[in-house]
Formats: sequence, C-alpha cells, structure tokens
Amino acid sequence: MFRPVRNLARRLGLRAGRCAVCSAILADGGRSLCAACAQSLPLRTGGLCPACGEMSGREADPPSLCPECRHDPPPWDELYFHGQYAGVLRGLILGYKFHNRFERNRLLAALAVAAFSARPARAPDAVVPVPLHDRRLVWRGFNQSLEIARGLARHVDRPLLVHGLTRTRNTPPQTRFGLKERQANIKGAFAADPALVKGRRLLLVDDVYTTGSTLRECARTLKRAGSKGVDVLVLARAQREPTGPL
Ligand SMILES: O=P(O)(O)OC[C@H]1O[C@H](OP(=O)(O)OP(=O)(O)O)[C@H](O)[C@@H]1O
Repeated sequence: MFRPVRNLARRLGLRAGRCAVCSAILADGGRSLCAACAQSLPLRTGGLCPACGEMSGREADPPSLCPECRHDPPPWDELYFHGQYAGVLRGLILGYKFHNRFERNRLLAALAVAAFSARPARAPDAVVPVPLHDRRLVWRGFNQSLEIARGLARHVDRPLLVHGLTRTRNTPPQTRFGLKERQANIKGAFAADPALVKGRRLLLVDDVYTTGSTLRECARTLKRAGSKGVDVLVLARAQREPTGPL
C-alpha cells in the first residue's frame, strides 16, 4: 500500500483482522492478538517487589518488599504493571511510540486495564497521565500515557485529568541517562493543579517504569498539591542492568 495511505490506515486503526504484534491474519476479526502473541504477553504477578516492581525472584515466588523499598518506601500506595519491559511487550511499546503504530493504542490500553483488574484494586477518584512537554507532544503527535490513561478512566468510570499535571520543562528523554542523571533530569519538571487534584485519590499512569524517577517526581508533585493518595500504573517495568545504561 502507498505509504501515506498505509500510515493513515494504521492511525485510524483500520488494520483490523490482523494480529497487532505479528500481523498474522486473525480467524476471529474481533480480537487484536493471535493466540501465540497473546501467550507471550503474560501478566507478571510474582517474584517481585509490590512497591517498585523490581523482579528479583522466580515468578512463582510471592511478592515481597525489596530492601530499597523497605528502607525508602516510594511516594505511592499501590503499583500496577502488566509485565517486564522486554520481548513482545517492549516491541509493542517502542513501535507505538517511535514507529507510527498508533493502532496499538487500544491493545495497550487493554493491557493496562488487565493489569489494574488482576488483583483487588481500589477505584481512584480520578486518573492522571504523566504529561509530555508541548514540544515533545508536537514531535510525537500524541502522549502515550494519556492514551493509556484514557482507557483506564473509561474502565473505572472516573474523570481523566488531562491537565492534572503539566510538564514545566522540556526535559531530554530519560532514555539518554543513567540512574542519578535521570533523577536530576526530571527534578522539578512537573506542576500539579490543586483545583483538580486536591483531596482526590489518584491513579497516575505512565508507559514504562525504569528507575521510577519520573513517577516519584510526579507522585510527590501531586501530593504537594493536596492529593489524598496516589496509586501508579505502568504497562511495563524495566529491569535494571547490573552495569551499563538503564
Ligand atoms: O523510570 P524512569 O527512569 O524515570 O524512566 C521512565 C520514563 O522514561 C520514558 O520517558 P522519556 O523521558 O524517555 O521520554 P518519552 O516519553 O518520549 O519516551 C518513559 O516514557 C517514562 O516516562
């Protein structure tokens, strides 16, 4: 297909009938994944720290707090995520964000809903996406976290606070930095609107958690503005490399 037409069709989600991951033709046009790809997107439920999602144990192990979170608990109450930032899930997110695969929108929102619904969850008063700076928004054309948050807000039937948080600095992408630099890069980069968040229990949504610097900064900003409590949800949790870039 002529490339601009193909891209438009993708953006409009008009490639129904094919698996969103491998493009195999689906016998059942209502699904978005073939059986094999659906199997490669399992929900991670064990062998992890429930506070930060660090996956240090075997999957069969019950969740248990990691030493870091015991010593310095994160500024949120609950963390929900679908799976490790690797393999098919990582490919889905990267294609969505950087390779014009906007039609994955609904599938990624569905994975977020599955992560939220997998265990007894407290319904938030409202849902808040991690914002992009206006310049980054123009560059990408959409905010991936807002699109994921939109599906969640619909699922929990609560307001979506698109402007609950704003990004006040156009920070360079976190992917360029290691742990310490990520914390410095994102510090003071957000503002919260007290008129929207004060007194409310919020579900804060992002696509990927690597060091947690972005979510920590956002959660603290929301709490300083009077939020009653913050839970966080990400699609994927990256594992830290023992050495090398994060
Ligand atoms: O847990 P952290 O170490 O803070 O990293 C996670 C953040 O990094 C990515 O954003 P990035 O700033 O790279 O820009 P992007 O949204 O354009 O991907 C991602 O979308 C998260 O917001």
